[in-house]
Amino acid sequence: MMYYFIVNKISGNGKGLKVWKKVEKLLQGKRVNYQVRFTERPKHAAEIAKELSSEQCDAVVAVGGDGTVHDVANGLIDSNIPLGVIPAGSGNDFARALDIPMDYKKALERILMGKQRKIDIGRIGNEYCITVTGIGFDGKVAEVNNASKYKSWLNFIRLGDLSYGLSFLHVLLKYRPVNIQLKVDGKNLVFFNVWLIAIANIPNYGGGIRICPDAYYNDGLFDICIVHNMTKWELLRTFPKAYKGRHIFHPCVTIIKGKQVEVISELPIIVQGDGELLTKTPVNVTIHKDALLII
Ligand SMILES: Nc1ncnc2c1ncn2[C@@H]1O[C@H](COP(=O)(O)OP(=O)(O)OP(=O)(O)O)[C@@H](O)[C@H]1O
Repeated sequence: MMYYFIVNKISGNGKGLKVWKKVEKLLQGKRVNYQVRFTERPKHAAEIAKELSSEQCDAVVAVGGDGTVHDVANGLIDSNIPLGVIPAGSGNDFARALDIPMDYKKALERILMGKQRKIDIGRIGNEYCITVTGIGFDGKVAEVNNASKYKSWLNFIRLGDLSYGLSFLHVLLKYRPVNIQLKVDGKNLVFFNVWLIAIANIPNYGGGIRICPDAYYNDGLFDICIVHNMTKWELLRTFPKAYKGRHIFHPCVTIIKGKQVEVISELPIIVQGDGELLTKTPVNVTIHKDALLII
């Protein structure tokens, strides 16, 4: 067996490198065959993974957060090489949803056991998304959060989960809801004053916000959450409930399921996937069943 590790040293504000050093010791102790590459820029992990073939390695392991897993997954599509994850980001929503241990030792043990499962992924244009595609308010929050100074500071004092919440409040002050036309599996729907649309393959994003509590990674469907017609005050009151998925009982929250979602808005609005800024509306998001192997 040959394991190929792709490490984002700066994920989780430097956790990537720390975790990798410990993982490398374990690998050497266990005499596991491995190679390692470090990412040098955004999307570099996808370039590295794309060059690999199944003759060269039996599994690729991403050491980092959701952004790193996103990049590696995009490089592995169509390759048949399984993807392992050792969480080292700030949010680690993908690992949470797939019950991948947060502890590097346990995560590695599980990878070395070699049990594989297939998961669905979302496709937006030429890019694949493994967790949640967010349109509107949360895209803006991702933008502000990625650029924020407090993200690294909060990570440093081990309160990384709070960072998303702070960015949320920051955007809340300025954001204007928009009218949206949705086409879900060919059916037309219109929503007014939409704050956000989350198209989810797994329940959580933003570091544990259970935006679509019933989303499941291999049911061949997206769960789509639309937050519409809510006042700012109501949104603020409802937000904390989303950490437990209890926002879905609010009358201004609609959840639907579907395989293909088209989103059209009056003005172009921002779209994020796996916490990375992807594009602006209009977008077409489709589910690809069992398209990725996870080890
Ligand atoms: N050497 C590098 N320099 C700058 N950015 C990099 C480098 N390598 C990878 N990246 C980018 O860093 C970003 C953040 O990585 P990642 O999402 O894994 O960590 P995180 O943001 O701490 O965790 P999470 O997404 O789970 O909250 C990704 O967009 C990735 O493409």
